[in-house]
Amino acid sequence: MDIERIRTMSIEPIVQTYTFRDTILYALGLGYGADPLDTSELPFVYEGDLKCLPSYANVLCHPGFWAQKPEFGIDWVKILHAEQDFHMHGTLPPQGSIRGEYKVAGIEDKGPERGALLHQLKELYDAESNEHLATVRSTLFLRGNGGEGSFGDAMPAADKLPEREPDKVVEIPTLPRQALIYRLSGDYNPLHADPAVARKAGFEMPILHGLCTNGIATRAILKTYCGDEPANLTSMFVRFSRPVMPGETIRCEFFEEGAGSLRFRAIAKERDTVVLDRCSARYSD
Ligand SMILES: CCCCCCC[C@@H](O)CC(=O)SCCNC(=O)CCNC(=O)[C@H](O)C(C)(C)COP(=O)(O)OP(=O)(O)OC[C@H]1O[C@@H](n2cnc3c(N)ncnc32)[C@H](O)[C@@H]1OP(=O)(O)O
Repeated sequence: MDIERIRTMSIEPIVQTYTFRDTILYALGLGYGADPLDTSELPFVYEGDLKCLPSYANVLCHPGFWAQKPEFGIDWVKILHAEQDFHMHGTLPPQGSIRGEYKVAGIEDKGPERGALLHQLKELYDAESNEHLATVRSTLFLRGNGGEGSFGDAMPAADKLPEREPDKVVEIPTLPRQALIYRLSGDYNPLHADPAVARKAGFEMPILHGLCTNGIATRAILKTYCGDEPANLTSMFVRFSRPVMPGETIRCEFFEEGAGSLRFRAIAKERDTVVLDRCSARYSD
């Protein structure tokens, strides 16, 4: 890959205007609203008194799949989402205009056999008031670009989880068509829709978007620890440790650390495989 081109790349701030339809589509992509009699989920899928999930910060104002452009020399089919972290400074409105300032913070080589981590940083502001709403860090695993060099800042490695039984467990099913709904919120990577691309990437079928699994974990935290109030979830980190297949059940296991601090992991129940690991969140209730 062209490390120097990636290091010096400059992306203009992006203003994204979203309406209640986008906010609802994002929530539907996370499986909200499955039970028509469960009114607790209605505020996320019905425009009466609509609430925007804090994890929508992960999605808003993303510059798109620039890594597909040939001049960067990235083997884009082999890219996997590796880590995601948001810190909220304010609350996302149910609709509005947000300005995002995005940059590649660094590349961390893991060697020719393993690949490289590409670290991204995004700051979100209300486009009108300029209020700083969120800081979002994320990492992509470039499985096809190891041994080609490093630069800049890495995300600090997250600690392992405590070795004990979880305090709470929440299971959320996904649908076989979950990725096809989720992608309409903006991540059109064919890895999640086209079986031929998925096979080239080494998978038997299209896999679920990392940010869909992340949003499902957000759902579980909001319901279990935040009274379904988005403003109460102030930060969240996940590591995507293994892919999720659409249709699997996500089992979230929570370890309470007191004072609004949580560690957690998620397991694809049918395969008993840890798909989110070393995760953490902070909340108020
Ligand atoms: C530009 C804009 C582009 C937009 C792109 C959009 C992208 C999205 O569409 C793509 C997606 O959503 S992909 C779906 C979600 N992600 C996944 O399913 C990935 C799941 N993870 C894996 O499979 C493995 O972790 C895997 C394969 C990633 C690595 O696992 P292993 O090969 O077992 O790793 P291992 O050899 O054990 O470790 C190598 C070193 O890397 C570190 N590491 C491992 N997993 C990591 C992860 N997920 N995040 C960060 N670091 C990770 C290890 O600690 C190790 O480091 P060290 O050598 O320092 O010990």
